[in-house]
Amino acid sequence: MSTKKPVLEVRNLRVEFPNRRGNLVAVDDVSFTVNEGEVLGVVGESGAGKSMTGSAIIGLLEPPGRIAGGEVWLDGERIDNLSQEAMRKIRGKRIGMVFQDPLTSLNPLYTVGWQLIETILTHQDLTEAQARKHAIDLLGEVGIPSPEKRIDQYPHQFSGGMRQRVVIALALCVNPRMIIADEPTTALDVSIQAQIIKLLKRLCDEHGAAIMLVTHDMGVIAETADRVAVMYAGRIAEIGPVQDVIKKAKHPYTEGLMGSIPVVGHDLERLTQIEGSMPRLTEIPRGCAFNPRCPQVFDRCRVERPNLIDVDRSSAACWLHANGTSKTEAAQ
Ligand SMILES: Nc1ncnc2c1ncn2[C@@H]1O[C@H](COP(=O)(O)OP(=O)(O)OP(=O)(O)O)[C@@H](O)[C@H]1O
Repeated sequence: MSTKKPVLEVRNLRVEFPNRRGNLVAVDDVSFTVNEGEVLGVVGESGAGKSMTGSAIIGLLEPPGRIAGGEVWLDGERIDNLSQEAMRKIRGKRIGMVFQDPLTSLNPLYTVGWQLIETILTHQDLTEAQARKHAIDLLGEVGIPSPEKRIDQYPHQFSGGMRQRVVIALALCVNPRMIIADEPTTALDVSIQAQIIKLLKRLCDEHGAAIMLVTHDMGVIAETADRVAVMYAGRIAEIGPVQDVIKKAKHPYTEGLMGSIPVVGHDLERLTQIEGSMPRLTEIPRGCAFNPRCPQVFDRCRVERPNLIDVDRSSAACWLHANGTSKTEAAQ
């Protein structure tokens, strides 16, 4: 267990989408911490609420989506209630972002060097020559060959994998405390995926940054994460050290996901051995949202929703562990 300082703390986060019939709850009572130098993997099927959790943290929820409850803290400062302008500064400086499509982060009209140097100069008191040197060093650090030449090229002159490396350099150039990476390797070839993931992890270690890695790929989590949060229908079903979760899942949903651990690049959905599919937000069943698919369901699961309960070093929202300590009870 890490004794390092918490960088990101998410407490009881709730994200809603108001609609004519009421509110759809996309993220429901989600809490977790990511410590210095740590990678927290967030995994789950499509629609589980992974991306909405990430977007809420960085203040980029698309309206009408909104944070309807809970708190987000970065290095001990509450950030969920900041103005858009203040959040923009945090995104530029203290939280770096890496998305699935590198082209969403890169401007096709400018050279990668221009984009890196502009970002560096906005946040650091350097001369242009120093910023250029820093940009070249960073491109080298993320594995771009001949960075002193490639710095003057445009994004379209890079391959997909190389572009994602540039985005990582861009995310790191301001020395952020936190990187939020949402499916950063999904669009890439399998062999490139592993390289990018290893790179992210190494840089996180070296720069002392924390990473929240959103993916539907358990293989990526197994290779990269220190801890993993498994999401189901907007809630955390289980959270714990990655090896514990892989070797001895505490939630029947996680157990289903772990039926076979894929290698990097294989889709979780294809390997899932659980019958049925995740309910839509409009059709979340009473009790535990997983109960209609659960092989170990019993009466209580159909009527009462379980909160996270501590089990060994993990926590699971499952009545099978009803003799453990409920997180909610413990907090009271
Ligand atoms: N504009 C919207 N209005 C209503 N519901 C929405 C809207 N955008 C997203 N949602 C819902 O929010 C839920 C969570 O979506 P989210 O994108 O976070 O899932 P995810 O786990 O990241 O899935 P994926 O792996 O497919 O990205 C989904 O059920 C989705 O349908």
